[in-house]
Amino acid sequence: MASVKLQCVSKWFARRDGDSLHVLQNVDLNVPEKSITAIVGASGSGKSTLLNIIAGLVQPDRGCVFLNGVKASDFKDWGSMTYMFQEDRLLPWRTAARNVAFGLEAQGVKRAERKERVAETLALVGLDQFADSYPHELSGGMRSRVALARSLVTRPTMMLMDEPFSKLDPTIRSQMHTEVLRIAELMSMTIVFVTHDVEEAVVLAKQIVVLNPRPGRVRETRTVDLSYPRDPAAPEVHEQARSLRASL
Ligand SMILES: Nc1ncnc2c1ncn2[C@@H]1O[C@H](COP(=O)(O)OP(=O)(O)OP(=O)(O)O)[C@@H](O)[C@H]1O
Repeated sequence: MASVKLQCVSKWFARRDGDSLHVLQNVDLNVPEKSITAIVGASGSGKSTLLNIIAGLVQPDRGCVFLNGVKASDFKDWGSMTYMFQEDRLLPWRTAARNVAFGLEAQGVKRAERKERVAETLALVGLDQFADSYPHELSGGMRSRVALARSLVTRPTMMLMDEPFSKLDPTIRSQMHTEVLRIAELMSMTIVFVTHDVEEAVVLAKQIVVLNPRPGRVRETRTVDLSYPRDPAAPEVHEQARSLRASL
């Protein structure tokens, strides 16, 4: 199980001129387990900060964060959460398999088990033939799959993603959407992701949270009641995207 609840979360960042920047104001968020939530909003509206607060990387100044119903300060199971960044952050001197193994090494998982889990996870993302390739030998889409495998190898129940596919071309991005949906279903994962791409939000998310900027506030939380898989070219997806764009 993996759920997130934010109650009345506010955040200020100190500025160099001594002032403070009000980044988030009274943000409420409710992410049910096994659901996919997109956070959208103008640049600077605090989307990444919100994700970092969920991940425990940034502390809110006001309000509460609950993970699986437990207050974040008492939450112990951080290993059940994974974070995918905008850049793939692969280590160039490690093969795909050894990049994927990184988190398991950090957890002290024994070599034989590591090998098995890495092979399983590379197969899950369709890269079993490329275990021994180095990042520079892989295409952008393949690198993105390695990054996804690295996130999945620890068998997380919650995945946070900060524009992870924004650097990919539209065809590959669309393939990654299909992969993420398939794997989220297979692994019963809860996903919260940040995106600038309205179509991406509509194709992937069950719930879309729109932030207003300066300070970031929840302008609207909408539910996308379309069955999966969602065809980006379908009229109902276009309509949802159009209406979301208008709200932004
Ligand atoms: N560690 C920090 N210290 C000071 N200011 C910060 C820090 N992190 C973010 N900010 C500021 O907080 C505001 C919100 O940043 P954030 O990255 O959360 O927005 P965003 O909506 O994700 O933006 P973008 O869409 O451009 O990535 C910005 O004005 C940013 O400069």
